[in-house]
Amino acid sequence: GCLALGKAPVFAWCSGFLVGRTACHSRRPVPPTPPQSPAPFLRSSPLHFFSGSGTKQLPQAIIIGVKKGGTRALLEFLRVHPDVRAVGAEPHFFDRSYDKGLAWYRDLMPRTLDGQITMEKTPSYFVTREAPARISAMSKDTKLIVVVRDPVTRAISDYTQTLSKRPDIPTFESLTFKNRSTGLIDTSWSAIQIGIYAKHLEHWLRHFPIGQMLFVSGERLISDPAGELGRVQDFLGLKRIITDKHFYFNKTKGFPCLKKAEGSSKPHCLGKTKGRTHPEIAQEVVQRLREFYRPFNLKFYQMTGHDFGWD
Ligand SMILES: Nc1ncnc2c1ncn2[C@@H]1O[C@H](COP(=O)(O)OS(=O)(=O)O)[C@@H](OP(=O)(O)O)[C@H]1O
Repeated sequence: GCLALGKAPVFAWCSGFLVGRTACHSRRPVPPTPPQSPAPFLRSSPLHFFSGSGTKQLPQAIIIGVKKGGTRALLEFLRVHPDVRAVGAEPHFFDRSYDKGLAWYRDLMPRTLDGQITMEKTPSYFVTREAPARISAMSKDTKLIVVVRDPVTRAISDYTQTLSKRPDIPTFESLTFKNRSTGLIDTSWSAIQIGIYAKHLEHWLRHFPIGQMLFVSGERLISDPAGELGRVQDFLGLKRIITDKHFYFNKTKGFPCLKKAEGSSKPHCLGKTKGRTHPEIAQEVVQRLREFYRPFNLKFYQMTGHDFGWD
């Protein structure tokens, strides 16, 4: 993912100054983060005033998946909202760094003022067995967002990403099948496994009510970003500030882009690693995969009460 940094807290300093620290509610006690200690040359300069406003909070909402679903686009679009502050890089706390503890995790977060929501995205959480219990232990009120995409194109997208890093890997077809002639699919291949959404969701539903999860259509995030962002803002209890006026369709990129990026006045599309050209996959292989996913997709539609239209 990209390493964009958090918002400059410039717009918010006055309310932070007046309101003071945000209360930390319904969470396990974590020692408070001490105010930022500015570099010596900044002390007593006007910049000092700006640099330390707000406090770091554990995230109230997390984009937990899915890998290649459109998670970066969703987070970049949400950051346009003045009441959303997000970590740029993927923290991977609940899968890779859990032993570092919640204080470490919170220290990664940007400073926020009262009423602002702290967010992060790490798409691998959705398929991490320990993640639901761990996030629930942080706060059972955490709102969870999952960007889902047709599992077949998701698998091809995943493969395309690996291929871009390691051009010598076997073909998509040969990785898909355990046995090409019987058409037996290798469900242990992560590119296939991740797309069995219903199975992964079952684990989350042991720890969270379905109403605390929002499922965003990766396809609609491309065809109607403002519509999906409307649902997300409602879910997060935010005023609908991000609307169709914020987007334009960039024909060269082939994707919706922001007219103005967060903290800038210039148009902004996602980088080259988002929207890669996929290799051509034989139709029979795609068909076999569609068949494979169909029952899991139908189960997923049933569980979420939402037909994503992949079948
Ligand atoms: N607006 C916009 N611009 C560019 N790309 C967009 C956009 N909206 C969604 N997408 C789709 O996002 C896919 C990458 O998903 P993620 O960001 O979740 O990938 S990752 O898991 O963080 O690597 C990426 O997948 P690929 O097309 O396979 O590269 C895109 O299809």
